[in-house]
Amino acid sequence: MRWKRTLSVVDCHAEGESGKVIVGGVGQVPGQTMFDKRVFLETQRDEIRKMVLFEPRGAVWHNANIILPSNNPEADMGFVILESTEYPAMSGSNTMCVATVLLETGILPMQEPVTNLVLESPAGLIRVECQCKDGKVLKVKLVNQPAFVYHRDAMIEVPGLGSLRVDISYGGMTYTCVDAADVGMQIKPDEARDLVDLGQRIKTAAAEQLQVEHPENPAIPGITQTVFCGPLRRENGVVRSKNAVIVSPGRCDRSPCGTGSSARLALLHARGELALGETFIHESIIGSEFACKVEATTKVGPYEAVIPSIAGQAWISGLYQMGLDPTDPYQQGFTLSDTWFSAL
Ligand SMILES: O=C(O)C1NCC[C@@H]1O
Repeated sequence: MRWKRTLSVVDCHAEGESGKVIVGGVGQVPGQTMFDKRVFLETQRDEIRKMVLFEPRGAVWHNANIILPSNNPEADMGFVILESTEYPAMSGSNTMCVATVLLETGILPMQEPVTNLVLESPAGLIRVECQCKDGKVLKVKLVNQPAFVYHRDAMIEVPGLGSLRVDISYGGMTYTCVDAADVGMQIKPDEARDLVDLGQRIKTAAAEQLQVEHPENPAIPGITQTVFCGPLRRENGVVRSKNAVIVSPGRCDRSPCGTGSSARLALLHARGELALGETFIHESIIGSEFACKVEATTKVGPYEAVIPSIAGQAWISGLYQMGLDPTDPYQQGFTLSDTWFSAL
C-alpha cells in the first residue's frame, strides 16, 4: 500500500454534531491570518475538504477542522473549518470539538479545573474556557466574535410558500431566522425532512432578495443558513427555546448550533427579549443544549452588535488515519442527491 495523502484524524462531536479534527498530514498552509489560510485552502487545496467530507470517506452531516499554528502572538492555536458547501468564518460546535481534541490528546497542556485557550478562527480570535476533570473536558465555553442583525422583519417571497417574514442575522455564519410557527412547524425530530426542504427554499429566496455584506470582511460568505426558532419559554426563571438550523446543502444541525445561537442572541437582544448577562438555553432538534449569553454589546460598522458566549460539551469518538490510494477512482469523493440536496 502507498497512500498519496495520509491525514491524522480525531473524530469528535459536540452535542451530537460531528466535528472531525485533522491534527496532521495537511502540511504547510501559507497565509498571515487564519482567514488567509482559509482562502488558500478553499482556492488551492479544496481537494482536501472533498476527500474528507464527500463520500465514500465522509457524509453530508460531517464537518472537519484543520488544526494549524497561528501567527497571532495571543493565540495558542488556529483552525480552519471545512463544511459540506463552504468554509465558514466560524462554527460553535466545531470550536468545541477543536478545543476538546487539543486538550484531551495532549496537543496543548490541560490544566484542571479550568484551561483557558485563545484559538484563532477565520473570523478572528475566540477565547475559550474549558472545565476539565480527570483528563476530560467537561464543558467548553467560547466567546464568539460579534453577532449582529442585518435586517429585521423583512418580507421575502418563497416559491411554494408565499410571503414570509424573516430576520437576517450574523453569528459567524449568516442566518435567515424564521419563526417555526409561521411555517407550521414545532421542531420535532419527525419534521426534520420537511424543515430541510423549507429551510433550503427560504435561504435561497433570502439570498436572492436581501443584500448583506460584513462591514469588516466583505469576503465572509453571505446568507447560507436558515434557523427555525421555536417559541421562548421561561422555566425556573431561565429563558429557553428550541431551534433547528438547516445547514447547506440541506440537513439539520444536530447540535443547537453555536453560530445560529449567536445570531439568535443578537436578534433576541435587539428585540428586548433577552437582557445582557441573562442565560438562554438553546435546544437542538435532538434535545441537546447550549447555554448562551450576551456577554457585552458593541458595534460592527453601522450595526449594533452583541458579544455572544456559547457553552456545551464535546466527546471524542475515534482516532485514525484517513488515506488516499492513488488508484482510488474517488480521490475527491462524490455526492449523490439522495442525501445531498442540490439548492444553494
Ligand atoms: O455550531 C455551529 O456553528 C455549526 N454547527 C455545524 C454548522 C455550524 O458551523
